[in-house]
Amino acid sequence: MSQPLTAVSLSGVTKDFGRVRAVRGVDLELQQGEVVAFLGPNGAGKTTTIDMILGLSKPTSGEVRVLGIEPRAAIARGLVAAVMQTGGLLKDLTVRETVEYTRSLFVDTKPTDEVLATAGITEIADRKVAKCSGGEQQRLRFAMALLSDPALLLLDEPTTGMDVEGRRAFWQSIRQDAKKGRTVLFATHYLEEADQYADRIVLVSHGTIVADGTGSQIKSLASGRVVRVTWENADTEAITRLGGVDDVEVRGDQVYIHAKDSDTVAKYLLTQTSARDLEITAKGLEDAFLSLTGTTDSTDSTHSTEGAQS
Ligand SMILES: Nc1ncnc2c1ncn2[C@@H]1O[C@H](COP(=O)(O)OP(=O)(O)OP(=O)(O)O)[C@@H](O)[C@H]1O
Repeated sequence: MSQPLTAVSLSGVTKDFGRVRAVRGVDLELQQGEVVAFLGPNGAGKTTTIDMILGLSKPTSGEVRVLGIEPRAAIARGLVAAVMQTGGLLKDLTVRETVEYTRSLFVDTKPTDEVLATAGITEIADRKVAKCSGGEQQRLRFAMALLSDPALLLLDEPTTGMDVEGRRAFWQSIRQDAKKGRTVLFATHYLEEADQYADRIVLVSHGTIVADGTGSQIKSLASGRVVRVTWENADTEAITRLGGVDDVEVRGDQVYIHAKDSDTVAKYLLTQTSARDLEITAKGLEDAFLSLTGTTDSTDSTHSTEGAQS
């Protein structure tokens, strides 16, 4: 089989807004046909990164390439399309008129009926945009993005406002196109959505990538337990050397050890160290997300996410 082509490449990308560093040295490569979730909390830098891939803004430093060329050149060639959260719709046009109008701006496009069908909005084609629900408007944006049959599709929280059935149909259609080689990068806050629909999850927090792997790799970070002990002058290095330890956090005299094999950790702590008052709790997916994206209140912590790096 031939080597997959690189659809998106970011190297050493940073973006500053005045004194705010929104993106801090991101290196990322997406291969053609991958469906990748860009997962992170509010303000993580997802939209800023997508804007740079779309050529809407330039990195402060580093380089962005789309299918081997400058983002703006890739857009000009109709290779890239996006579904953003807001804007871009004229309320007085019908759904069909909106697609027809957008179509008139391109040289080579898919037929209107085909994109309406793929986006699941054939039945509301004659409805005015103003009368469409938020989820229906998102589907209309999706239909417009499909017109140029883009090699790369960028989606910023695409299913906002869609009901369960709408989401399912939307993702089914995305997955079908990915099989034909389309690369999809979507930003989301939802771990479940990322896990269910992406081949790969890139977890971002405070402008950096904190984990990058398949859903099951990311979930394996969450599959372990947390061992908490009271331990003055903790020797965290020794703990990190034990097998299966993902993360060690120190908060004053409390030490939290995130580990796959909590029995070994507990045995070691109680027999080889002065740690006491030991407690073991199971860690959920949501907890893993929060601890990896640094949205817990741990101020004095060390993180290690090597387990999820691909
Ligand atoms: N035009 C701007 N001027 C100043 N600061 C900005 C600008 N755009 C983004 N930021 C800041 O950059 C950081 C990253 O924002 P960004 O919108 O990329 O995050 P996000 O991950 O997309 O968040 P959300 O999930 O809320 O959409 C935030 O701290 C934000 O306040």
